[in-house]
Amino acid sequence: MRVTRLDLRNVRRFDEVSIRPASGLNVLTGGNGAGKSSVLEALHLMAYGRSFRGRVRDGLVRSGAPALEVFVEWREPVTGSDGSVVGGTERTRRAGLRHSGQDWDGRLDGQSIAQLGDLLSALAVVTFEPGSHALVAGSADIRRRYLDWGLFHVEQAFTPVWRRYARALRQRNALLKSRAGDAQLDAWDHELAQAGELLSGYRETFLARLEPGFRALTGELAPALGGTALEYSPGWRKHELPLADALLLARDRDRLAGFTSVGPHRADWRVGFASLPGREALSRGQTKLVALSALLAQADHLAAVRGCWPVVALDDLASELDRDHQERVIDRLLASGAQVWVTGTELPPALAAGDRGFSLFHVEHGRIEPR
Ligand SMILES: Nc1ncnc2c1ncn2[C@@H]1O[C@H](COP(=O)(O)OP(=O)(O)OP(=O)(O)O)[C@@H](O)[C@H]1O
Repeated sequence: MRVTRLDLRNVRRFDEVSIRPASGLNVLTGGNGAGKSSVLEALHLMAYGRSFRGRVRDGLVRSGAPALEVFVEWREPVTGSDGSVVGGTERTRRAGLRHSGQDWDGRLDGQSIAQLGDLLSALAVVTFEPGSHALVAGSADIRRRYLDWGLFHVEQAFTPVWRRYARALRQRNALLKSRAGDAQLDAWDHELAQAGELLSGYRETFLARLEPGFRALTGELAPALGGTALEYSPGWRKHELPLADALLLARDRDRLAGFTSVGPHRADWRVGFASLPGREALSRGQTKLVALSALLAQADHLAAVRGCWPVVALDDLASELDRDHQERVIDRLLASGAQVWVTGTELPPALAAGDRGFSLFHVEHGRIEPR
């Protein structure tokens, strides 16, 4: 996927700007607070429905404006019904989103959309930014979201199962809070267990598919860590009992607590290291490299399944990675054919020297100028 045009209106400090990126490497430079990250946030918004720095209502809308607007146009290969790329042909796609923080209005390829998910499944963006270390060191919900986002893009049957599970969980929690009787809980336990087993299976298989790529990436970017593995924790003792039994066993405790204590909504995954006891032993830089490896493994997998790379956004790259790692990551991405967006207060050292081609944009005073 290659973005050919990105328009922002009322996004953070921007009144109205438009950028026409190149198909390969795009570098946005500018002083602190110029708005470089905001451009990547707008791109991220179109793929996740939120910024990597929070939800739209957490300050993404320009102060005093009623809503932000983002419009993105991109090229992608034409795929058949089975997802395979059809004879090297490409098509242009367009998506627009107006979001007030409460209400939204979206269009995809000229049509209004009923569900935000329809818009988000169209453009795929993988973002590495200063908060990305949380994928390794942060809370489990960040790691679950990572798996679910990847599955959402590569497995059509996943989203209905995810919705089924979320609905059954809401219902069960409401019944637990109202101290409902066993008969009512039985029905929702059944639904929760069915959807939960499916959901768990999707995630476990997906993580196993990511593992070889992840291991290769950590071997390349952080060889000192030794071999790595991805280990899934389903959210209940899955190797001992089915989810239906785990829910029944937990029922009395859950009634007292007023929420469901077992199931895929409590799942997590972790990285195992051959030469380290665990993630606590990682340096901050190593934590970032492991998180970056997980993000790139996901992008790699998505490219293999969908026939094209997601757009890759690297926010403040030079302050996140040393020069050697910047070079390795950029060279790897350019070799893959991905469109890459990089921001920095200055041209990253890896690009200032060397002969890598890139398009440069300068961000200043609420404007974006090609250089
Ligand atoms: N809701 C808002 N309304 C108006 N201005 C905002 C809003 N939110 C943030 N800003 C301003 O927009 C800019 C956002 O900058 P952004 O984080 O994109 O900058 P940056 O170029 O990435 O900076 P840095 O190099 O410091 O990370 C800042 O100047 C900030 O004060």
